[in-house]
Amino acid sequence: MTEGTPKKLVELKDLQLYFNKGKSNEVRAIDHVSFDIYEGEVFGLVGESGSGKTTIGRTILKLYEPTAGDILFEGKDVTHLKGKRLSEFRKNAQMIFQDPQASLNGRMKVRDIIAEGIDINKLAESKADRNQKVQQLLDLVGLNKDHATRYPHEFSGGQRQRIGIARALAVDPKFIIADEPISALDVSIQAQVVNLMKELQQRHSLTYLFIAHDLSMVKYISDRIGVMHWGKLLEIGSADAVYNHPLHPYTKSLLSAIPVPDPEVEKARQHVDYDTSVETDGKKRDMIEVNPGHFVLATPEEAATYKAAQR
Ligand SMILES: Nc1ncnc2c1ncn2[C@@H]1O[C@H](COP(=O)(O)OP(=O)(O)OP(=O)(O)O)[C@@H](O)[C@H]1O
Repeated sequence: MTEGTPKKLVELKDLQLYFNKGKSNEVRAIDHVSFDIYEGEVFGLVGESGSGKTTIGRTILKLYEPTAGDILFEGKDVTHLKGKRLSEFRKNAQMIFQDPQASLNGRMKVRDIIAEGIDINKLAESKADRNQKVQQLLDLVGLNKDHATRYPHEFSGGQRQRIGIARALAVDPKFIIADEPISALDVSIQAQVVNLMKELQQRHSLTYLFIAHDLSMVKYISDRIGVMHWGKLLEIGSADAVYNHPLHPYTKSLLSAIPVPDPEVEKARQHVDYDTSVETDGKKRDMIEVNPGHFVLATPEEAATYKAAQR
């Protein structure tokens, strides 16, 4: 993260997204969520499947219209952008998807997949310029120029994700939402892709929203972490604070589920059960700053108890 006073790049203000609002099958996928993402940081968003992480990413990118609340990008309200302004915003905010197999058009050559954003935004002056830009992008993500004329199926999962990263970078964005970018990959190559993403983030002063359910990888790449459950943000803090000194019982439960590579420690590992009553008893809860920069969704009494129990 850059030195000095951090500047907010993305701000979510009391965001709500309810699917099938008012119907019997209503889902509160985003339920009054507020947080900021600072310029140059990696913000990790974790939580089990169905907690609302993807919906947050898609709502920021304006793929869903929020039910209520505001989204600011570089201080400007982008909640209801349309037309040309929306296209400009989408150039600055790109997405890397979970499954590179599904997100790359199998009938297109790698060159054309990567150049899609270049073409839409008319960023190349000529065909030669377009080809050169594609080659630079391939080089940037550790692929070579011969790959430009091949098709996605000719690549391994890790290489395909590199193509996805090159495609996102092609329009020179400021902000990238990476939605579970490594969970479809072999464990042996997950670290390579995360390392590449980290290196690119630093080299190009990018800001990431890194979505995952695996807290261990998120801890490694993130500056700060937000923990989600049932559409609510339960805890937010530095990666170190959330990982090593968690406050919310849900975060503790999530952490206790991470396998430890040491067989002795793994044998002794105890799973912490989560009592959901701290979300369902109808009490009013707010985000309370328990330690500087470390917030938890709690009543004042719970916040005091969580603080006392902190390791
Ligand atoms: N298009 C939709 N219509 C109705 N409900 C939806 C839709 N998309 C998501 N949901 C519901 O919204 C909730 C949040 O889903 P979301 O995909 O955001 O969670 P997630 O944390 O990203 O999960 P995963 O890790 O499985 O992707 C879930 O209950 C899901 O079933």
